[in-house]
Amino acid sequence: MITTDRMAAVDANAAALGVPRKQLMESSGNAVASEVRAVADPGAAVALVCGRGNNGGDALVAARFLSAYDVTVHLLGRPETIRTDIARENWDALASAEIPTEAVTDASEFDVTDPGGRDPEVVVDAMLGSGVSGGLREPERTAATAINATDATVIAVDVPSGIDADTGDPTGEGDSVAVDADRVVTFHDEKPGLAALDAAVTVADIGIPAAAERFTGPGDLLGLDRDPDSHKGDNGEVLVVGGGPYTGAPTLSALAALRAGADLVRVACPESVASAVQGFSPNVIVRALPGDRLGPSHVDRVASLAADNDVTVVGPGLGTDDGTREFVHEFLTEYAGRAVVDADALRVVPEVDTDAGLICTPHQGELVGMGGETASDPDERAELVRAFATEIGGTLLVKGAVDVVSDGAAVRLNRTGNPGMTVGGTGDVLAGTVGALAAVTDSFGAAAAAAYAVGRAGDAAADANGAGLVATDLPDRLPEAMRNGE
Ligand SMILES: NC(=O)C1=CN([C@@H]2O[C@H](COP(=O)(O)OP(=O)(O)OC[C@H]3O[C@@H](n4cnc5c(N)ncnc54)[C@H](O)[C@@H]3O)[C@@H](O)[C@H]2O)[C@@H](O)CC1
Ligand SMILES: [K+]
Repeated sequence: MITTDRMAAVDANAAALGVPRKQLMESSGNAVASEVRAVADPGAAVALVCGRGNNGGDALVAARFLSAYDVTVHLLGRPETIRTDIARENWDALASAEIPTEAVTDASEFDVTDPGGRDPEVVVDAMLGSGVSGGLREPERTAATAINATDATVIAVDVPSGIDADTGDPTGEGDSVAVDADRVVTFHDEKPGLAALDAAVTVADIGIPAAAERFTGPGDLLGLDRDPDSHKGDNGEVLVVGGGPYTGAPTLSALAALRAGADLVRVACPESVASAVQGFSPNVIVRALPGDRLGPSHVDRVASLAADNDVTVVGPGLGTDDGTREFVHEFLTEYAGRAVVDADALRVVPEVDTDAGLICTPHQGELVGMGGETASDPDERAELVRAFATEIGGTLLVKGAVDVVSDGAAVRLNRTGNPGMTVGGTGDVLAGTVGALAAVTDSFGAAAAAAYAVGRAGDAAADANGAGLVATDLPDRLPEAMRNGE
C-alpha cells in the first residue's frame, strides 16, 4: 500500500537511480494496453480519453501498444497545453506514427464514439490521476459524465478520474462527478483508496527498483518546501538543550537547524558557556541557565522553554555528570512534546517512562549502550533497529556507513555520507537537522530526510576538503543538499 505523496517521492528516487519517469510511463502505458487486451478482442473499438498530465501520457503510450485495435485518442484540451514534456513527447510520437488523434477543445463536443460513429467496447479513462485537485473541471467533468453513460467497459488508469487515491472519496464536494470504472490498472503498489471502490484493481509492476523505496533519495525531501504564505514561526521553532562541558556541540546543532529551515532556534545552556555559544552566531537565541552544568534544578525552566517550541533537541555537549543525567531523566519524564535525543542523553532513554515523541540518533556504539543490538549484515541490522524502535516506542536513526531509520514499522536506509564524517561534531549537525525537519513533518520522514541531506552536505564538503572535512563545513552546505531538484 502506498500513498500519493510517498509514490511521488519513490518516483523521484527512481529517477535519481537512473530510471526516469518517461521510462516508467512506457511501462505504465504497456500495462494499460495489457488490461485492454484482457477485456476485448483485437479489432474492438477502444476510446482513450486523455488528460494533459502524465495520467493522459500513460494512455498516449498505450495507443502505440494497441495497433491490433480500432483505437481513438481523445485529448482533452489543446495539444499546446499538454503540461509535461514526457506526455507531449508521447503525443508527438502518435502524430509521427500516423495514429489518429482528436483534440477536444469544447466540452459540449466531446463524444466517445469513433469517427465512424461506432460505440467503443472499451473506454480508457486517463484524464486525471494522482495530480488531481478539487472536483473535476471542464472538459473533464462532461467527459466523465459521458464515459459513465456508455455501455463500454471502463478501465481507469492509476485511479478513476475525480477519485482521491488516498481515500477513495470524490475529490470534489457536493454534486461532483467522478468516473465510475469497472477496472483500475494502478502502478507499482496498491493505493489506500482503491479497495473501497466497486472496481477490479490490477497492480502493474512498472519497473520502479525496490531501492527507490528502501533507500532515501531526493524524493525524501519533497514536501518540505515552505508554504509561500507562511509567517515567522510556521516553519519551525527548535530548542537545543545542551552544552556545559562543551560549547561547540549545541552551537553546531543550532546552526544546522537554522540552515535546515527552522525559523527560530534557541539554545538553553549553562551560563558558563552562554556567551561563547552566542559569540558563534547572532542568529541563535541563547537562554542562559545558572551554573556550569545542567542539573535537576533546571528542569522547570527548560520544560517551560520547550513548551514554546515545536521540537526540543536534547543532548549535544551535555556531558556525563550524574546531575545532568538526572536532569535528562526528569525532563523527559515531564515532557510530552517531540524530542530529538542525542549523545550523552541517549543512555537515559531506556530507563525513562515518557510521553514524548522521541527521535533517537545514536551511532552504533551508543545504540549498544542503550541496550540495542547491531550486526554487520545491513538487512539484519535494519531488522534489529526496527525491533529496538518498537521496544523504545519511538523513532531511531542509527548512524553508520549506511544509516538505518525506523519507527518500528517502516525501515529506510541512507547511503549518503562518507568516512570523512567520522570527525567530531557531525552528529550534532545531524541532530539539529532532524530537529528542524521534525518541526515541519513526521518523525520518521524527518529522520530519513535529515540523514540523506546531512550525508549529501558531507559529500559536498568532502569534495571540497577531502579528509580535512570538519563539522562546521556542513551547515552552510545543507540548503544546497536539501534542494530536491524538482
Ligand atoms: N511514479 C509515478 O508517479 C508515475 C506516474 N505516472 C502517471 O502520472 C500520473 C500523475 O501525473 P500528473 O502529476 O501529471 O497528474 P495528472 O495526470 O493527474 O494531471 C494533473 C493536471 O491536471 C490538472 N487538474 C488537476 N485537478 C484537476 C481537476 N479537478 N479538473 C481538471 N483538471 C485538473 C492540473 O492542471 C494538473 O497539472 C499518475 O496518476 C500516473 O498515471 C506514470 O506515468 C508513471 C509513473
Ligand atoms: K485516471
